[in-house]
Amino acid sequence: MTFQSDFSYETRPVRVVFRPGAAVTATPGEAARLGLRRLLVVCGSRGETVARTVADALGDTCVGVHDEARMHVPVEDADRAVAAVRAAGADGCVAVGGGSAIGLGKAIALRTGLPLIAVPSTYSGSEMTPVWGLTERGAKRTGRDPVVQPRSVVYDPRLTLSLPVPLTVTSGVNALAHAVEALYAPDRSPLVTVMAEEGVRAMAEALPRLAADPKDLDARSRALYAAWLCGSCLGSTTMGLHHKVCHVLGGTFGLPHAETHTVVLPYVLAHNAPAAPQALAVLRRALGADDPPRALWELAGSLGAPRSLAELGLAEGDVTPAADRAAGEPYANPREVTPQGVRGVLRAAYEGGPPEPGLRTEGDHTPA
Ligand SMILES: NC(=O)c1ccc[n+]([C@@H]2O[C@H](COP(=O)([O-])OP(=O)(O)OC[C@H]3O[C@@H](n4cnc5c(N)ncnc54)[C@H](O)[C@@H]3O)[C@@H](O)[C@H]2O)c1
Ligand SMILES: O=C(O)CCC(=O)CC(=O)O
Repeated sequence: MTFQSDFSYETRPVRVVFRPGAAVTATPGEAARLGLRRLLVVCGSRGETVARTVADALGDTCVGVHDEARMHVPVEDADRAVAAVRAAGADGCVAVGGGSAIGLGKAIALRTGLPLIAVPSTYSGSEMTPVWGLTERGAKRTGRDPVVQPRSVVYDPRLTLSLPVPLTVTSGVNALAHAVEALYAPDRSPLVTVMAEEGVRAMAEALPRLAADPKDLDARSRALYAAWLCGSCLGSTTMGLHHKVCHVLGGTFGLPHAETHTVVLPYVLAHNAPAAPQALAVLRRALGADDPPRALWELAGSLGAPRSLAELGLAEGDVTPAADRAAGEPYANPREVTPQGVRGVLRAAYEGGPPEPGLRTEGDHTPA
């Protein structure tokens, strides 16, 4: 494979602590390192019990628990969270939970500049990125700002033991999607390629073990390690067609985040494959499969994940509007983004059959 000899790579300051039990044993120390004395703990309503355990460990340095995180960070939720931070006189936040809790912590950081500590409980990878997302009037906006990148990330595999198998699988594929798109991103680099390959290999190995035994702490550790790597890939590169499609389906059509990633990924990869041979070569090695889109489709489906957008509740009549919306904004992708091309991808994802190599579409002249 040709060496990529033209790239730039930026290292952002983030401290990572990885240890079973670290949510309780390491978070207070991370806060102290950052000189924080008045922390607001942010979580979702279903993650409140775990978040309270972390809050208790923080003792007097915790000034409150805000449990209103929801998927895609509606802008009014961000407004309320910022008001809570100001009312409490907080000097920083600790987000405990999945991508939604971390997303709300990032929204606070974006508005206030306050430092964030992340204690992730899913495989979203958000903790390793400077990417924020906010949803307003049915549209999800995303952006990058170093201020939202958590300053410290506390990985505690024990926190993920309670993650139900369906979310384990779909969240794991959300992480895989970060690595897949990083492999063909215009700003990828050799280091990103190494992280993506290792992340895909580790996650693809861990997910079947977790479906068989969700309490396997070693497999939980491996999956969280993979999420770290895949999140780092997302943090260092520009997102392509896959992420854009998922943001439209989540932000405008209300589809669940990780499940949508799981359904869509094989079809976008099949579509982009002819224009991304190097990425495909890495994925073949990492997955040990000749046909990576098909292998991803089989992996998720064999572990019980949903296979079609129809199953996720997308109305058939929304396929074309969603595709046209996703195609309507310019963004980086190895293959030219056209309304016909995206409609072909979404039609296939709506139906949920095996992804066809190259996923050719009407009026499309890319060699398959
Ligand atoms: N900015 C980024 O870099 C980035 C990256 C990936 C995802 N995201 C965002 O993250 C959000 C999705 O995050 P998510 O997929 O982690 O879902 P989530 O945070 O919404 O969690 C999903 C559900 O699982 C529950 N849960 C979380 N951890 C659990 C655990 N260990 N045990 C039992 N239940 C648990 C939550 O309470 C929630 O009900 C979306 O808004 C997405 O846009 C952002
Ligand atoms: O924080 C967000 O909502 C935007 C980034 C994101 O969601 C990455 C993903 O699609 O997994």
